[in-house]
Amino acid sequence: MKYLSLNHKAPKANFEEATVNGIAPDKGLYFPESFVPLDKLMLETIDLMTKEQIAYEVIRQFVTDSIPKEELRKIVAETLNFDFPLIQINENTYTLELFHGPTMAFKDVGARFMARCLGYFNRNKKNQKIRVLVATSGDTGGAVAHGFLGVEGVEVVILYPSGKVSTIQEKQLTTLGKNITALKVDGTFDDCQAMVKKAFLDEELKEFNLTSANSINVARWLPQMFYYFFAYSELKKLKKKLVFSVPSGNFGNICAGMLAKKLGLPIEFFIASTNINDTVPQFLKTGNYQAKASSATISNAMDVGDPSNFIRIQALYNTTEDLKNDFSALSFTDKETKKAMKDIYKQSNYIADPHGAVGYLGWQKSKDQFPDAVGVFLETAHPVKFLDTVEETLEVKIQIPKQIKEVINKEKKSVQIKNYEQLKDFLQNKK
Ligand SMILES: Cc1ncc(COP(=O)(O)O)c(C=O)c1O
Ligand SMILES: N[C@@H](CCOP(=O)(O)O)C(=O)O
Repeated sequence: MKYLSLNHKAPKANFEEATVNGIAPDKGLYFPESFVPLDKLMLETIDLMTKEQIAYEVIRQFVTDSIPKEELRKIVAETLNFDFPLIQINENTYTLELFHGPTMAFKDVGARFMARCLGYFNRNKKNQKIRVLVATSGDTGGAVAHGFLGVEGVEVVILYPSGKVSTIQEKQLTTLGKNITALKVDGTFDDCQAMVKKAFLDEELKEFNLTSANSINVARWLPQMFYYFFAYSELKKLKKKLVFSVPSGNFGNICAGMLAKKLGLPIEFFIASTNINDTVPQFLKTGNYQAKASSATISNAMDVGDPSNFIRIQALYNTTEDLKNDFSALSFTDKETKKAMKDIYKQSNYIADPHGAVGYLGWQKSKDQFPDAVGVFLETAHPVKFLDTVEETLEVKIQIPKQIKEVINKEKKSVQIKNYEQLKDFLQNKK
């Protein structure tokens, strides 16, 4: 399979080139040129397959000859060595927990997959160093730091907005050392993301072999398709339609789900549930895409004012009217989010984190339109990552899992930067 640039002014790339470049030379996001729907028999028998078999079948056409089959199977198996439990909340509502990986957020899957692919591409290039630049509003940074820790020939630089990530998220991305450096930026997530994108296109930084580990990179984005297949394989027996409500910020996760539908996965509808950073809900209302400065919320990892992946969602559909047949976007306040956390806890004793609670709200508000469906909201991070908010809202005490205990008392190390020039200086002097 080849990838084209959504700006349509760059040469096509194979999986290895798209992964190593991160973004196309014309600043466009890479996007599969074409894809083949999955075998119907596979979808009919998916409940008999292991999660590794499912993931391999789903991803293989996107990787094709860049990685040999056996190597790809190994990468998939190592990526997925934790659970993805589906929990019933009420009669027609389920949540898929995506937080059982090493950093307790759904980003672990994409980060681990991409780290292994880059490790494979780099293994015979003894003297070549790749620098992975990543912007985070909270979770990507920790997952990428963990996924790439100690990967030969790869250095990781993480940009995060000062004061706008949770205490535990900050620990996860600033305490690992070795080949990981954290830069604390005076600004928002969108400022971090804009700086990272600018660096990729800066001719004077070409010699540093920069790539991205945000969802703009296809190797980080595509494995997020797996979640939707895992949920389907468990819920297939109910013989009901499936609606997903996806807590959304940069819109990579929901876009991966929508690609899964295009591959043949029978999903009825997608709800993008956002906090008050409502660029996409507003676009669907007005037809006008107006990126705006992000506002801080209790679901901080979704504080994104200019979501990178919305352009990929648009690329999957001919018109906005077509898109609206499969997709809606709804925005919720922090007050509504806290109330949802309480409602979920009251009805099922389930402790949802603020991001999952936004997902729940999207389904609650839409479910009457889908009387024959079950709704799945994705639980994208463990509640412990937002300890203060969750304990205060629900008046509960959360057990600290071992993944968090490992970092909680470590010393934070980061370098403060204010603007793009300081980022560039940092990268040039790191040589
Ligand atoms: C916990 C959590 N939920 C939801 C999101 C939003 O996901 P996406 O950016 O793929 O829309 C993120 C970050 O991306 C996150 O860390
Ligand atoms: N919510 C993310 C923001 C970046 O998203 P990505 O999927 O494009 O890496 C975060 O937690 O950092």
